[in-house]
Amino acid sequence: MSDGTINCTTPSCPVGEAQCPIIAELIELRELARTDGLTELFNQRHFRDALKQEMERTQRSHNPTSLMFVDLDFFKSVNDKHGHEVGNLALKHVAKLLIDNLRRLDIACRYGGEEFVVILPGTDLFTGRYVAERIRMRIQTSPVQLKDGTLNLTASIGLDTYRADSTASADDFIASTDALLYKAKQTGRNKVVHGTTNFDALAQINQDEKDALAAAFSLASDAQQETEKKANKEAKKTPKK
Ligand SMILES: Nc1nc2c(ncn2[C@@H]2O[C@H](COP(=O)(O)OP(=O)(O)OP(=O)(O)O)[C@@H](O)[C@H]2O)c(=O)[nH]1
Repeated sequence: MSDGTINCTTPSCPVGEAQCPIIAELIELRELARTDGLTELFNQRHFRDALKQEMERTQRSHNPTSLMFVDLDFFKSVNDKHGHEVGNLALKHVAKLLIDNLRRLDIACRYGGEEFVVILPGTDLFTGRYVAERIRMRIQTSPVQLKDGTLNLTASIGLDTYRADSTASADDFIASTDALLYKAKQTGRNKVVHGTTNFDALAQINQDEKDALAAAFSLASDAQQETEKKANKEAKKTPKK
């Protein structure tokens, strides 16, 4: 079983490989061991294995791997104000947004608590920024539907890219991306902070793609300004004590 496959070839197996209940149970257990029970995303254990695998792939193929840390802002106050059940609902909601807004080959995981990680195979920093900005915007503009209203969420995102010329270990890559998330938290939240731009990456996409990305960034920044304007208006309306 060392290569991950389960064989049931012993003659004593009464039901045969296809319907063996023990095999079915083993497969289910293996699935459970790498899945987060609440959100059904992959868990941290699977994340670490998958990240190492993608970094090895980068070394072989020279295709970069990007990594995003996505952490919900002020989540403690969601639990405090609405209760743990609503907090759980919000976590499931964000997990679904991640799945709905990523490619099938991207690997979305719950890292722990209100923190998610996404591995973006074959993705350079420039494209990673676009994906991260799209995820940030989706979270901001998709409130959780509650019985008695809606709940708005925002997230801070750290983004970094591993390239074939990098000597970082998986732990280094995780630490550098987490540090960028920390910077996003420290500098205002609801934003993407990324590693150093690799301008070579720009050569990998054509002008149409560059224009589409530029338009998406400008849209994101317009939406951000609009939200800030609304928040300022609300703040002005609230009488000072
Ligand atoms: N409902 C729910 N809450 C959780 C779960 N795991 C962690 N939390 C809560 O997430 C909150 C995280 O709080 P903090 O680490 O203070 O972070 P924060 O309030 O999001 O603040 P910033 O990250 O600095 O914006 C805590 O209140 C945890 O109890 C969970 O599985 N379900």
